[in-house]
Amino acid sequence: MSKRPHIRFIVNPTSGPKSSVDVAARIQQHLDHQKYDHDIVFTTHAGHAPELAREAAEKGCEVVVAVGGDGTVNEVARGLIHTETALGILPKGSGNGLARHLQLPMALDGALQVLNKGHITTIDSGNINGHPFFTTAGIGFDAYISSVFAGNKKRGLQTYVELVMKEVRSYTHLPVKASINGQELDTDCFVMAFANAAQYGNNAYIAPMADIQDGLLDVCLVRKLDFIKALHLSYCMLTKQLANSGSAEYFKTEHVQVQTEEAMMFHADGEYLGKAEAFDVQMLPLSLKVLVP
Ligand SMILES: Nc1ncnc2c1ncn2[C@@H]1O[C@H](COP(=O)(O)OP(=O)(O)OP(=O)(O)O)[C@@H](O)[C@H]1O
Repeated sequence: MSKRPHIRFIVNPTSGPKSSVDVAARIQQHLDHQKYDHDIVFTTHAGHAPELAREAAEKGCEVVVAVGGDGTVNEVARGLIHTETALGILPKGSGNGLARHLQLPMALDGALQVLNKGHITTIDSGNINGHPFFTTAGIGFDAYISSVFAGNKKRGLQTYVELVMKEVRSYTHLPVKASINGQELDTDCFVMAFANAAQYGNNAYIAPMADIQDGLLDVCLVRKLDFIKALHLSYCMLTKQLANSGSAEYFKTEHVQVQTEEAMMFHADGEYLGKAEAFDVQMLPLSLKVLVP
């Protein structure tokens, strides 16, 4: 490698509505080549990006950029936890929760300018049953929606809201026992979300006051709701008012344990991960370097 800092771009060619955009041409045109050397690699399969990111970090690469949605960001960031290599993001998904939380431009050209002119800071990451997450994880209805969304070719906020409204009527609430800061909760659960960032993506704010550098998870518990309350909850999420709506309870903590009678679905950063009866959710404070405006 030359003396210039090196950026590796990891592109998920399958992600998001902008999958036809010629990312390599945009990088060629807008990256500051006086400042950086770079290489571009394309993932060939799910689970490829952590390997490509780790390899770059081991070679001393300064920045590894995830070009994709939150699933790709998750995979790249996983390979960079506790290394000196910073994560950059060129948002190309439909939700882009971490990019939005970090106030990155959604346009590729603007996001490339952040690489040219931005600075490096350090953020927390979370872990649910051994799976890292950077934006949110959750059990219950949000995980159920992730599982349905995964098999759906259509993307975007409208598809998401339509899916939520269709599925909420038939969703069965399950009882959970949770231990948070020594407090024991025994309740029906519609959603228990573990937020590192404030939003799921698409500016849907599940934990509006979440601070990504405070070393704490914001746990958002929605106990039980019917269709009308679900409509209200969706509206409050999109207007950043969920915390004042009375529909959700919040806890700040470093560690949560949850037990369920029946196996419940869970997700990390919107990727459906299957079912479990016990969940161990932890924060890894200031564990990831990121490039921000
Ligand atoms: N080359 C590839 N072929 C198929 N799947 C891939 C490939 N590279 C990465 N993936 C998988 O694609 C998944 C989805 O990626 P990502 O979230 O970035 O895109 P998206 O689903 O279109 O965006 P969004 O979640 O914002 O709608 C990732 O979890 C990753 O495992």
